[in-house]
Amino acid sequence: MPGRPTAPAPDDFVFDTRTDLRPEQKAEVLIEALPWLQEFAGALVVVKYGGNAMVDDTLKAAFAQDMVFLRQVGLRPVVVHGGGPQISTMLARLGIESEFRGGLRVTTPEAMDVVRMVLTGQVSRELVGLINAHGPHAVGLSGEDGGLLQAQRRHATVDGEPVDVGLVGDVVEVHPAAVQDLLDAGRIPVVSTIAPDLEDPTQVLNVNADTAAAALAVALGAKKLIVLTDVEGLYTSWPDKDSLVAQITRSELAALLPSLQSGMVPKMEACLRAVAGGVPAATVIDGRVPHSLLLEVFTTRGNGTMVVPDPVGGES
Ligand SMILES: Nc1ncnc2c1ncn2[C@@H]1O[C@H](COP(=O)(O)OP(=O)(O)O)[C@@H](O)[C@H]1O
Ligand SMILES: CC(=O)N[C@@H](CCC(=O)OP(=O)(O)O)C(=O)O
Repeated sequence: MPGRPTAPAPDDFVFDTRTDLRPEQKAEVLIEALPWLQEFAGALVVVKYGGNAMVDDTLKAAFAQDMVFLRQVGLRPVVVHGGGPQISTMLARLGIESEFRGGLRVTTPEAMDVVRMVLTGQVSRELVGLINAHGPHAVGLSGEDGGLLQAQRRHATVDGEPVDVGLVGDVVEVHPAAVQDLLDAGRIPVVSTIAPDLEDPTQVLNVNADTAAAALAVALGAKKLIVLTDVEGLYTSWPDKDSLVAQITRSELAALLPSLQSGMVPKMEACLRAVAGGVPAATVIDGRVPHSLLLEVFTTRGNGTMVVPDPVGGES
């Protein structure tokens, strides 16, 4: 049990200097969570943690706390992590050239070895360790484990044209039994997005983590896909700060998609894919704000950009 401070004198109740909240305001915050705790009781949520949101140790530790919090209050979180900047750092250290086209890394066989090593051997290990500082909850696995993911080579699209990006795959099959087993055992699965090539199972492919998170969310019948990144949400007219959108429908996003740039392309494609595949909502939130995930799930206002299905009777 966490220790409680000694009982304060009555005057000390006026203000809590740690939060600047009065006791009644603190109670209000807690009670605001009640309908959301009820709404999400037992719900499976897929949380994609982008490499750009792994800014510092404090933020990473806060993310781990949030995962344990979700599990503790009865949700079933599945973490899908990225690690783009971490891969780029390692490639640079090894003197291997690396570039992105249409938001996807051009992946040579040499780079693929590094992608696999960094995602499964570095980023996954660190997140599993941080979550398990709270108890033996997290288990790391990659798309190769238990036949979880199967991918097929894909192109990137640049200015409407297909561009070869090497050993990059798109998820074409998900066999979620391994993740389901872990959830049933009360664990928090932490998934690295490497997947065997369907056409050549001896070859592994580099799968963008947003894409993999969406495919997993659909296959697992998730109630929500939450994507943590390093921006407040989707800007319809990037970088115009006034163009941040709180909510966007599937058709509105499909129309906007061709105008998006860089990392936002696979991210918003992923949200679209999740919602089109039956996930009721996919949200992009700012992972640089500590505990933004708790605010998203347990407060009425939420934050970031939420992609929702078209209204009934609208376009599909
Ligand atoms: N329309 C847009 N709205 C928001 N961010 C955008 C947009 N277009 C480009 N970006 C850029 O995309 C970045 C997020 O993608 P990315 O760097 O791949 O993140 P992650 O590592 O979390 O997957 C943002 O930091 C921002 O610089
Ligand atoms: C094909 C492709 O681009 N794969 C990504 C995989 C990691 C990832 O997606 O990481 P973030 O979520 O941090 O961007 C890459 O090599 O960077």
